[in-house]
Amino acid sequence: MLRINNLVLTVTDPDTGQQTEILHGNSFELAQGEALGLVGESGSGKSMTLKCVLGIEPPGARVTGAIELDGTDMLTASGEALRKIRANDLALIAQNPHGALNPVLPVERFLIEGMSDARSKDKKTARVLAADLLRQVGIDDTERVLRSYPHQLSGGLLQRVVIAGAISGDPKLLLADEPTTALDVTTQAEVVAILDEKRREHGLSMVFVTHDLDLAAAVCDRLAVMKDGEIVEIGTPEEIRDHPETEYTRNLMAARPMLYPKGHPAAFLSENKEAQA
Ligand SMILES: Nc1ncnc2c1ncn2[C@@H]1O[C@H](COP(=O)(O)OP(=O)(O)OP(=O)(O)O)[C@@H](O)[C@H]1O
Repeated sequence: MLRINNLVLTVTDPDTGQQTEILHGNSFELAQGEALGLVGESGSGKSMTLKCVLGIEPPGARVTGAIELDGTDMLTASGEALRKIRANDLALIAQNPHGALNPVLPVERFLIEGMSDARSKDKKTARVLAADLLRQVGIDDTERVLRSYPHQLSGGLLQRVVIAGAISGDPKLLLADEPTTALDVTTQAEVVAILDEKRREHGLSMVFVTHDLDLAAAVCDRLAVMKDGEIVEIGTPEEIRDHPETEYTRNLMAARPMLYPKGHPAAFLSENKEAQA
């Protein structure tokens, strides 16, 4: 459903006019319902890849190659076609959930406006649907949360709201950019589990950007390892874990900042390491 072919991103320094190539001709494909993790060190080009898919690369940047979503090349599509794809088919879950919601509107408005099937409903029905959405992401005190403004909710709760909103719009592709990095480990585990469960339930494809190899392995079918703007290997978490092809990937695995405790959704690699030890 998503096909990226020979993606090159070049940015131009507005002061000096100097051009720098940031992504060096990357290609990958994503099947319907599949989750691909983009993993790599800081600055390796993970977020820029997502930005290219979203069409929000830095001003003055040049993108070449192809980014096809269900056969439509987003690099050559008309403005109207692109607007529709971005509004209907793509949903972004970013690191900071506060950025996704309007700070002066209650959560209720965010959810109702994003719902594909609630816009035509009366206010009461739309509210019932919004409450139902919240229950789907494990939020029980729906009345309080619907009435709350974003600043009144914790990051973890708000990220659940963002996930609920993303799912409700019935997108084809979820783009998750370090969605749990700002959360503490326990909350992170809960939010990752909800994201994983909802994505599978709705059969959505996902590109999951993270520097955390364990986390990516926990929620993705395949991992693409990025280094200095290039994808250096792609494989299933098991393939990457058991047969890393590059020294860089081996170092990434060795340098993981923390090992997750048993039972944490991201304990996949750690548990195996324990088992191998
Ligand atoms: N607005 C920008 N203009 C020019 N270059 C940029 C811009 N933003 C990022 N870069 C450069 O693009 C490269 C890739 O950055 P990117 O943000 O995609 O990395 P990343 O892998 O997502 O890292 P992180 O995990 O730190 O977010 C880096 O060398 C970075 O310096």
